[in-house]
Amino acid sequence: MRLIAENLGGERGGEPVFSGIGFALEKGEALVVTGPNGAGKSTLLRVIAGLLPVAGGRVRIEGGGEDFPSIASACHYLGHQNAMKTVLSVAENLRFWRDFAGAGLLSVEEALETVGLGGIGHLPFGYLSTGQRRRISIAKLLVSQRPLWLLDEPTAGLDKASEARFGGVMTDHCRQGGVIIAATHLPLGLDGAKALVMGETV
Ligand SMILES: Nc1ncnc2c1ncn2[C@@H]1O[C@H](COP(=O)(O)OP(=O)(O)OP(=O)(O)O)[C@@H](O)[C@H]1O
Repeated sequence: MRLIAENLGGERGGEPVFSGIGFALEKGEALVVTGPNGAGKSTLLRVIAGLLPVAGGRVRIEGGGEDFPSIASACHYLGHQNAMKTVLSVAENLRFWRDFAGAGLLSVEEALETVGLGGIGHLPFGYLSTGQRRRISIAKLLVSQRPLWLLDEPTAGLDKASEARFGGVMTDHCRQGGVIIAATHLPLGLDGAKALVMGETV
């Protein structure tokens, strides 16, 4: 699987936010997107995910086979919001996402253990702290079978130990042939990742 962006442009409210973005990511590669507030990092992720229209150029997936013929079928977008129902339990939320996105390598229980939150599957999602909510969203990636992770500030609100644990989770995903694009203001511990600095391209 390969993700290719050529001369990609994005806009917000009819105004250009970025243009001329190009990259090619092979299986197992990661791209870390940085830049000042308002540079267009979130907009870029949403354009790639198909949540916002492409304003110029194109972005596409190649070699995804029958399982992942399009970016929409291959990607898991983790935005600023956690996309969980607060009144459902943690496990119910994760089961929903596993059923929606196709079952990944880990069960709900294994994913909770991986993010260091085994044993809280029965709690309503709304009871959790900010950092715990983010860690459950990371567990959501693990119960889903989606090779392309689009991550918007994935470690916001995480403590140091959780940050380091997530670095390992992302490294494992790449080793298994996954592709990651992550927008961040914080170091992610993704050794060997490609870099894209936004804010100088419009
Ligand atoms: N719905 C919208 N309508 C109009 N303009 C918007 C909208 N959403 C975002 N923008 C503008 O688009 C620009 C890019 O925003 P974006 O959220 O992509 O930046 P960012 O690089 O992710 O910033 P941050 O680091 O603060 O998260 C900003 O100038 C923002 O004000």
